[in-house]
Amino acid sequence: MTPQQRIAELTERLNHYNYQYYQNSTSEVDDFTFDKLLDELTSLEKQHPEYRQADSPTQRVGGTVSKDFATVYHRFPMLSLGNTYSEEELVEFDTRVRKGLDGADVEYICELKFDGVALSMTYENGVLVQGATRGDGVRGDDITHNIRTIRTVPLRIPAALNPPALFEVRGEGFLPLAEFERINKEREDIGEPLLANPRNAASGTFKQQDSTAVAKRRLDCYLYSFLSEPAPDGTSLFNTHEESLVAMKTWGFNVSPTWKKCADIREVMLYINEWETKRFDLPLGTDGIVIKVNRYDQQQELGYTAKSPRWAIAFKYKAMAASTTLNAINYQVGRTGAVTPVALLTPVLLAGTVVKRASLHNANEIARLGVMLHDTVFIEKGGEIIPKVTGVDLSKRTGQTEPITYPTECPACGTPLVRREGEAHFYCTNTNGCPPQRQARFEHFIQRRAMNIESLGEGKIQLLIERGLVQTPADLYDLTNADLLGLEKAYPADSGPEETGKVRVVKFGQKTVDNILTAIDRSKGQSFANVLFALGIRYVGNTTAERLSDYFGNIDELMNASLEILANVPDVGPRIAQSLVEWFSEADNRLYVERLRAAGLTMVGERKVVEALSDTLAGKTFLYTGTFVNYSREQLEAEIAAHGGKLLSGVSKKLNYLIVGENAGPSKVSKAQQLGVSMISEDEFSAMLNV
Ligand SMILES: NC(=O)c1ccc[n+]([C@@H]2O[C@H](COP(=O)([O-])OP(=O)(O)OC[C@H]3O[C@@H](n4cnc5c(N)ncnc54)[C@H](O)[C@@H]3O)[C@@H](O)[C@H]2O)c1
Ligand SMILES: [Zn+2]
Repeated sequence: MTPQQRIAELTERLNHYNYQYYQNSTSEVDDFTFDKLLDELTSLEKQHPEYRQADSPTQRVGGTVSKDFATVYHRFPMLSLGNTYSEEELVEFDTRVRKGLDGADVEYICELKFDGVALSMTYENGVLVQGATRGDGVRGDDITHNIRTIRTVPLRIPAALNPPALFEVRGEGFLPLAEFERINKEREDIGEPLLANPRNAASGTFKQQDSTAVAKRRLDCYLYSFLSEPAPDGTSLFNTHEESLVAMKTWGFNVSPTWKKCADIREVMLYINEWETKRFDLPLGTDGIVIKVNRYDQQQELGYTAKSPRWAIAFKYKAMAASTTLNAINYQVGRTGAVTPVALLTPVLLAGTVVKRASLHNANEIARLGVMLHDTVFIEKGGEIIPKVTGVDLSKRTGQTEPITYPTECPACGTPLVRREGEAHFYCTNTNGCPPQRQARFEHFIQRRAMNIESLGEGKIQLLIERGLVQTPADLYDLTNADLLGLEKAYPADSGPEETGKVRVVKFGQKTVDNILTAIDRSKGQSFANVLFALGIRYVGNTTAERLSDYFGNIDELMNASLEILANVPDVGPRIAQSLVEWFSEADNRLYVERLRAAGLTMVGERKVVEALSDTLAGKTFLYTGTFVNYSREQLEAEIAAHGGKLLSGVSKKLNYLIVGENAGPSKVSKAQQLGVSMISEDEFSAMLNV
């Protein structure tokens, strides 16, 4: 292949990866591979500048704007960062910087490189007026309504703190790891495909049209940059990046406390070493360090390339990898019957923890990796908590390896596995008789958001099932004190899904039994939506259960609804409708519902007759104080309710917004200030309804 052809090929390929990454929030290759290809293109273009294409990814920021959102122009371009994986190149960067400054001393600020989505937020007179994505660096998508759902982004900065009249801050919007795991656990529970990693999940979330859905995922944002026009006399508010970080913090922005000022590149190296494994203790994924020249005048002197500042660079850590032996595969059966292969490994140290298991996803992944039993495999820890198998060390393959034969029958109950059209997983269809499915159905049923009987934990359920006291969750309602009192069993170490290394004793003393029986009895007061969720119908999560309850108002109308009617319910598409129809068409399931009804569970809900105007405010809580120009108090309350918001009776941590009018109550305002509750004017409230 000629250099010209290779340049053309790399340009096309990298532009395609960029498109997938920024527009579709998916990664077809890992970042390291992407960066190597980009490096290759950069050096080829250097040797043959005449072949460089007009749309070369070396010259432009990777993203674009999308037609689903209004386009906004950035006051200051939003650039990318040069990056490196090697310490030598970092030293070269330092040399370049000092040369560019005629040998002056340079202080650096080191920050973690947060793995999420770049966001820009503009404030006018202390009020958040615009939030945007980076887009192509010049223009981005206006996602103000989505950014407003981030609780740690202040909607207004109190005037007492004296923010400049007009300024912009930038930061990384991200999905905290715990939130990512929570969402995936929920998705697994109801049989939705899992989100691939926190970065792509955050990117996909910010691109959603419906900010109610966005609000349900608790996104967060770390701020790392401040921009404003210089004053007429040419002076700027701050002299250093450090000063701006401190000021943003005092204005109420979320600035990660992990940054550090370094006197020279040697101190930068120490910072890099310090965070190599410590970063895994942070609440979010990070993929490196960003090193920035501290002084603004020096930044200005160094300037920018078309794509990135010359005064900053990203040092990226290679993904933490280790190699070890794959000893066996454990096939786990989930609540929906999906079979997931888990690699059992010879324990190995990776990023500070001992790893014994790694995820293999599904049969396709095993085939793609070409992995065999007893192979030496590479495992990696990326932005997720559970490491994954990423490849096979073929140089270590011996005559001992054996092909992996994916089971054709359920490892737990022997039922033949099936794979449905378009699905990656194999399923055990013995929904009611398969032990792990049964156990998982109980665990789903007792969840706080279902029947809320959490005093009955995993181990206790296992014992009740083993002793034949319960077969289905409906049997819980027949349990008596005599059935439970004194039950006891010691389980050997490592018998559960978690390897605690401890012997687990499950014991039903009188107090435990009292708690359980009380919780079971109290569960009869859970709402119809909770009951619907507890049934464990595939794809019917909490929100869907609430929509169904609002729409049908009772179990009988729901059970007898046709596919067409179901598919028309707000937020219920054809796939969920199909799943509901299938579930209710099974005699066992109808019997199960009848037993729950007989036990006294709530089978009617409050049908929402009045059509809500929108759900723009769903998940948000409000309180108002003072008087208003455009609303009476009653009108304000009606607006909040009609758009799905909730009115609280006092200022507390649960309050999201205090609407402040004329003659506002000083105690409410100061309490809101103390608790960091956002305060908005009636105009800002009106603006929230019109997004
Ligand atoms: N795997 C793929 O298919 C694929 C495709 C495209 C891009 N990528 C990855 O994305 C990178 C290019 O993306 P990029 O142009 O956004 O560059 P980048 O992500 O390497 O660096 C710039 C970005 O870093 C972020 N950042 C995080 N913490 C920061 C901090 N403390 N200070 C300043 N910025 C911070 C900002 O969002 C900023 O826009 C590539 O190097 C590649 O690894 C991967
Ligand atoms: Zn089974």
